[in-house]
Amino acid sequence: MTEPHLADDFDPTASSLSDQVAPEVMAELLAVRGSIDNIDATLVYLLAERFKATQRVGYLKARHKLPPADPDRETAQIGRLRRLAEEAHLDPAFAEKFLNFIISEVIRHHQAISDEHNGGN
Ligand SMILES: C=C(O[C@@H]1C=C(C(=O)O)C=C[C@H]1O)C(=O)O
Repeated sequence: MTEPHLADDFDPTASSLSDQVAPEVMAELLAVRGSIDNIDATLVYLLAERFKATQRVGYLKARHKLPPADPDRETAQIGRLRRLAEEAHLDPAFAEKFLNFIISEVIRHHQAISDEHNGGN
């Protein structure tokens, strides 16, 4: 099966560096970028799954009139991800910033779901 619509207008060779780089360097760059493309696609799918799960949490909280944020859960999860990041040689400060960015968006969604269901919370 061919990949539908997904990357129809994506040019994996797009680069502002083409006229500054020797062909063999460009070939290596494009090979590594192939991996980056796969990783980025995976990130999108992973984030989509995570937001699907957090949306379920949002409806559950709204139904039971619970607040959108759970600070103790956030602290536990951030600590865990910082430790995982260290093990994986990823900057833990970056891991924390990234998770906080996602969590703040989730809380915004939960507040919106709550407003929709209960007229605010
Ligand atoms: C998803 C939840 O809601 C919020 C978002 C969290 C997250 O995205 O990890 C964690 C805690 C909550 O502040 C939850 O309570 O589990």
